[in-house]
Amino acid sequence: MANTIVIFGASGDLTSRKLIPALYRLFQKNRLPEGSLIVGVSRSNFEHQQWRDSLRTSVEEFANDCFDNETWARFADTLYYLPGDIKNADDFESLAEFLDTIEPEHHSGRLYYLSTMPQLYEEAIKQLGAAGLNNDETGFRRVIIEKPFGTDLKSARALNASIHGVFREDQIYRIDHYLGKETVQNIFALRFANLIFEPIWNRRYVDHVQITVAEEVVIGRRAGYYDTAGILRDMFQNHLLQLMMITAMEPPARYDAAMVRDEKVKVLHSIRRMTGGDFASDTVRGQYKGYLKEEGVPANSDTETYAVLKLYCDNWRWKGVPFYLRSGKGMSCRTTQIVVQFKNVPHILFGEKTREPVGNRLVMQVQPAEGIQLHFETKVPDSEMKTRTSTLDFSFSNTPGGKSLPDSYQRLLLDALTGDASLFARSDEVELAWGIIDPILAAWRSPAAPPLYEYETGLWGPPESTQWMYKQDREWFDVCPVL
Ligand SMILES: NC(=O)C1=CN([C@@H]2O[C@H](COP(=O)(O)OP(=O)(O)OC[C@H]3O[C@@H](n4cnc5c(N)ncnc54)[C@H](OP(=O)(O)O)[C@@H]3O)[C@@H](O)[C@H]2O)C=CC1
Ligand SMILES: O=C1O[C@H](COP(=O)(O)O)[C@@H](O)[C@H](O)[C@H]1O
Repeated sequence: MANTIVIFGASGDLTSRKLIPALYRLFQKNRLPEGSLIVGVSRSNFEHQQWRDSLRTSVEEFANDCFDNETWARFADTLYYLPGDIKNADDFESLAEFLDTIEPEHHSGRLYYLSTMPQLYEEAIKQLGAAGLNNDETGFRRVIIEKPFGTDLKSARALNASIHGVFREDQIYRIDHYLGKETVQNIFALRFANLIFEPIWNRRYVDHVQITVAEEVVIGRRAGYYDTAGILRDMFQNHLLQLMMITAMEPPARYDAAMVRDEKVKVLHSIRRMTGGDFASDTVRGQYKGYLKEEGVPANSDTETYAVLKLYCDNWRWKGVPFYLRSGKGMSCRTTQIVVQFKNVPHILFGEKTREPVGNRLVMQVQPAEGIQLHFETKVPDSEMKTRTSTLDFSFSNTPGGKSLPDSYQRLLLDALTGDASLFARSDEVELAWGIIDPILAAWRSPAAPPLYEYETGLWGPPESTQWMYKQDREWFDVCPVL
């Protein structure tokens, strides 16, 4: 049955670059329920047609591989725009009336997307409640909330409390676009649709895990946001911890929102909180050279653009296995990858005694080279028993239908419309994640903060980070994917 998607922040960047192109693609694939409507709300004074025209340009640019005039014309007919200020109660009354006039009688529900500044989330929720727009007697009423969800544990708790005053938890969809990435979901398939990996997915066989989200880009014109956030808030509290949860979680009994999130939350509970000397020994901080010259960055800023956290899960499966979480801007290339490094064989039979096998390693490439590689030792042909590392390589682009993987927002919008919250963060998940990050942020802002290393852009972060790994007899998997 038809439904309505109301986007607050209709004139903004996310709406034009991601949300509308994703909705257009879903529409083109006939995945949106027949008769669905999209209503944009923001303060800018557009007419419906002006908004449609501005979005056409975005869709031509951001869905250029599938744009066609005929589909666009049909899609554009579903788009409406209503000028409105989130701070103005009357505008929510007008919205309620407007929705009643455009929606057909048998309408299944409404999805509100808060694609606006985080400072406005609470106000928007409050106003939705005051106008009765949360009332789900005649159809579902759900709300998608963009990141960042709070700036620390205290603010995240306050935000949760105020949203819960208006919407039930099952109506709330906190987005983390990494969970919408097809290759992140493929980790579930790899782990839980196969028998061969699970038996060795534990402390007996795994030496350590590296989770890297490297970005080639620098902060661009986002100093206003970025300099107050820094990389721990921007990337670790959400995306990196999500990747860690999916890698470390136990198999859920069923693949549904409650069970998947229960298992993820158990991982967060088991992550050892850093204290005392851990902040110096188990973290690395960096800032790229030139950051202080970026427009809008204070000359003395000590905001991190690179970080490493060494985390442990204190549970039976993972006790003693370090999870290295690393992210940086201005890195050598764009790559998101999870490397599960297995232990060495207990006794070396082949090759030079000094050369330990680099060992067995599973590399899950999340982006942009979406695929999985298994590294293992094979005999060097026509040698005495010498070995070298070979690779079994699976790439999504080589599989039927794998050429163009859907963008995260397609998947997440569709899931929210169908009421599947498995790939959205629950309130306890968000709060627990802040509970892990907050003490590190506090230590990094204290007089005893570990050093902030400068690094050249275009490399793999500070050289000190490489040395830090060597001291642990380990090595970063610094490999740019071949596209
Ligand atoms: N852009 C991106 O790639 C990503 C964005 N996000 C998150 O998504 C959210 C939106 O980001 P982005 O689109 O970049 O932000 P923009 O600054 O581009 O857009 C903000 C939107 O909010 C509207 N707005 C501002 N004040 C009000 C108000 N009082 N009442 C109604 N509307 C208002 C603005 O329109 P107007 O001025 O016309 O009112 C505009 O449409 C943020 O929370 C961001 O953190 C998350 C991941 C990626
Ligand atoms: O949430 C964010 O993610 C992007 C990286 O997302 P990706 O899908 O391109 O990997 C990051 O650049 C941005 O700083 C952060 O806010």
